[in-house]
Amino acid sequence: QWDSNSDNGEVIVHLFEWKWADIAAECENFLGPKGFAGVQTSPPNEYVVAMQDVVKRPWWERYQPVSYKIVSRSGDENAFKDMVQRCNAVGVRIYPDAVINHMTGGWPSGTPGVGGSSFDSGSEDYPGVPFSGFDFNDGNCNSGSGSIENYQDANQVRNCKLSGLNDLNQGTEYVRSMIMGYMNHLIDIGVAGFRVDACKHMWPGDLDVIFNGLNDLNTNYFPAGSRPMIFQEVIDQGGEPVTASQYTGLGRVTEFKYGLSLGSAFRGNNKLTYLSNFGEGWGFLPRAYSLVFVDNHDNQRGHGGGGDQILTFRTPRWYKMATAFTLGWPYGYTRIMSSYNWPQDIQNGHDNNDWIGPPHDSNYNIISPTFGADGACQGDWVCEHRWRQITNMVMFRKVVHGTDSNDWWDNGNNQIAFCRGNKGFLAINNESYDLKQTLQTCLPAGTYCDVISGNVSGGSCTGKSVTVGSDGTAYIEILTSEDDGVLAIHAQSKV
Ligand SMILES: O=C(NCCCOc1c(-c2ccc(O)c(O)c2)oc2cc(O)cc(O)c2c1=O)[C@@H]1CCCN1C(=O)/C=C/c1ccc(O)c(O)c1
Ligand SMILES: [Ca+2]
Repeated sequence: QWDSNSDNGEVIVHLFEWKWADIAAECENFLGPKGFAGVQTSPPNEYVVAMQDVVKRPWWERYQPVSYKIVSRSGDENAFKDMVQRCNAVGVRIYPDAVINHMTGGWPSGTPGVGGSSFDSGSEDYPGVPFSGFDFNDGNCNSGSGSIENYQDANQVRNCKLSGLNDLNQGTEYVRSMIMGYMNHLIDIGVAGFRVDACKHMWPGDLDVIFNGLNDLNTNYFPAGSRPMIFQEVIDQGGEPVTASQYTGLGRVTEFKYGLSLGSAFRGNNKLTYLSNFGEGWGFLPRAYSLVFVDNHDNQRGHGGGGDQILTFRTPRWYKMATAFTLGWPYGYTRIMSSYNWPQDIQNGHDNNDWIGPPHDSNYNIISPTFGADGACQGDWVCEHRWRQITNMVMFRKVVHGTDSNDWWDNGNNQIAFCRGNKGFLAINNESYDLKQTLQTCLPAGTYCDVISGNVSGGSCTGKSVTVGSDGTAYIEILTSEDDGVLAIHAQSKV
């Protein structure tokens, strides 16, 4: 269903490839206090150990299940349980990534699962579940190769192999029962819902049965009768028979058009003034059903949807502006990507290193993030969620929750500003010249700290401050010489 089961704001952070013990600590040390609603985790189930000559332990090995045992490079079931308990205790919900469309692709016999389970991809035998040849879609796929060849054929998209991965038949009682058993096991541990991978490749009718077969949430953490929040990955940029709106009746759906359009605007390929009706007015899903993000684990690598328009941590100034807009703007349930860095090797517009997995030691064990004195992550962990400009906008979104946008202003081009009720005000300058305007901030008179350029600390502002008059207006400056082209003040940044 569509509600997050979290009352700690409305921003989820995708701690991509983080270990369970590190997420537990992050909930207690950072996410709870900073107002994050929840964490999307990497898939907790067992997957293939992908070791080839060049491609070693790629991030996408976690999207080739071998069993539904809770064991992975992020930790075992006990570590997962500990994380769920500790995060729930500080109001931060857990949403695991459920990979239920398929099992592995073709691997040499003897290739192990990360938890030691054996399997045979050729005969579609997965004793760790167990699944056998009867549980796959081969008989239902009408393409020559058995893989999806034509995305214009909705049957192929659902019944054939996605890039060669053995395609489960969710139409049978047995497959449904194994999938529901796995997801109910996680619900009983205490998760608040799921990100469901590759929903585009499963029939809505089958997903409806599966999601309705899920238990209510664990009453140790949630009110009786609470339903798991579902957000479905459906990559829909238009032009295909399978559309996101076919899935909105089952739960929230990822709105891929959002990040694509926003990236294009902030890169200067569209005017920010057009963002005044960003959302349904642009043909996006109704806000009650949409899950929005600037980038995700797949398209930040240049494929999976959005290509070169997508903004990522590699374009930090635009990324912070687009994220500030996203967290300030009332449309959609918002998700922040938290990434790791990898050495890109762009050849002919394609990154040959787009497979590289998380920071690891010589035994391919994932290494834990470490934090500098300023709270930033060190080494190859990027931790966008810890960037002050992003962290503070998470609290902004929590403070303005329940208000709509009002008092939109723009200069006709790339300077915009808007209020959220009488609780918050955001201004953006994406011009090559300064913004110097007296604007309606809708806030009560007083002095407010700009939460982009600094924090509220001991009753004063470490960054810029704004003085709001009795008529709600204030003189707003965003100079091109400043680090960030954004200014944001809200009811709780008043001094
Ligand atoms: O070149 C690749 N894949 C073919 C092009 C991308 O197609 C994939 C899509 C995909 C792409 C575009 C679409 O419009 C679409 O409907 C599906 O979704 C996946 C979902 C999975 O759980 C596992 C996968 O291997 C894929 C996948 O290969 C590389 C090598 C294998 C994994 N992979 C990848 O690139 C892996 C990508 C990947 C993995 C997990 C995801 O959740 C995801 O969205 C993409
Ligand atoms: Ca399928």
